[in-house]
Amino acid sequence: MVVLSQPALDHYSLIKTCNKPTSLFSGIPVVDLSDPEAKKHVVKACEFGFFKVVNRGFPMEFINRLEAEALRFFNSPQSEKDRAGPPDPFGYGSKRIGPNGDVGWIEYLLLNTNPDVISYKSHSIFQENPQIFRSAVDDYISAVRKMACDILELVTEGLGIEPRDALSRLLSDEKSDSCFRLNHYPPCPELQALSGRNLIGFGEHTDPQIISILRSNSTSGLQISLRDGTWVSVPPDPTSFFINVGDSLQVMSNGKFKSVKHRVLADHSKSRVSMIFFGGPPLSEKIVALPPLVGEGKESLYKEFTWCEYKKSAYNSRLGDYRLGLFEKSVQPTDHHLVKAPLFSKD
Ligand SMILES: C=C1C[C@]23C[C@@]1(O)CC[C@H]2[C@@]12CC[C@H](O)[C@@](C)(C(=O)O1)[C@H]2[C@@H]3C(=O)O
Ligand SMILES: O=C(O)CCC(=O)C(=O)O
Ligand SMILES: [Fe+2]
Repeated sequence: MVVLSQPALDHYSLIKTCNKPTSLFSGIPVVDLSDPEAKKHVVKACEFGFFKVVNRGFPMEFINRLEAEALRFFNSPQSEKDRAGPPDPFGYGSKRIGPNGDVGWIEYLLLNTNPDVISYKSHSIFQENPQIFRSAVDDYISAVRKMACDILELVTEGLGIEPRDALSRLLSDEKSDSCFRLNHYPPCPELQALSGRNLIGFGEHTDPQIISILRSNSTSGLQISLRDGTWVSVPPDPTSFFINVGDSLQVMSNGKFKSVKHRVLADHSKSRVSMIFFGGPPLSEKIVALPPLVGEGKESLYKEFTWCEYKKSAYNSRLGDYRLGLFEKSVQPTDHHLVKAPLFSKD
């Protein structure tokens, strides 16, 4: 990745933080997967929309092997990496995110992971790199998909919804449209001269799928937006995983669970490496609220759509767009929606 001069940096999405350094947030829900009460905690955590899971017993060897291979790839000559790009949407990408003009201080590999097509395995990157990279990706993806399914089963159990695979089947299905991303945010030394300003690595967005499982090295940078719009920094934890409720799960929970906006800021001295599994349903799957979450006589908050329709619409949008907006039902002027304004002020 080239080092950018000040004018070049100005060309990028530089954001101001009002000279208020974002504080490390200590309020992120933590779910201990070895706790017999985990299902109850997972439901609460999904209501918040972003949480950390610990004690999964995920082989550290899978993580270390994949991180080492990813770094070996990202540290290889630019011409070699470019042979695995541009992303269409899969493949190697640098600075450009998605097809609609978003940019960031990032390079990445985006791979699809449908269990039936295994098409990422035939991607040129795995032809030109030793077999060890491909097997590191395989091992990691199998284990992380299993974790995503187990978490979704805790969700259905915690909600008292039958069958318990009502959500997890969407990811274990051989047509599951999931994907996997390796992100590399190189350090940006110029940032030191830009006191009070931050460089966007990955712009603010929500993830469109059902669930995302993120693991990063110990470099901070990930931030989430709280309900009041404040951005807070997520303390990195390389031995744990962070879970994002995706837009699709927000819809399937009829708004009970929240798809939280997040972004990544670049660091001036340390590189950040993250690996994210995005668990998505088969393309033909209808994304509708689970009936027990709609409530007797109530309507779901969203129109009916398939994952294929939502995905298409997502890929026509910019990163920061509010994608679910197009699929919300317009508010009906029923009693239920009327704001009960007090007739008299108390003071
Ligand atoms: C700007 C874009 C990049 C993205 C596709 C999109 O048009 C809008 C959603 C973006 C996102 C965010 C979560 C994942 O990183 C991702 C792979 C996804 O499924 O949706 C990316 C897309 C991408 O990088 O291609
Ligand atoms: O790289 C990260 O830490 C998060 C990136 C992200 O949110 C994404 O790829 O969707
Ligand atoms: Fe994301």
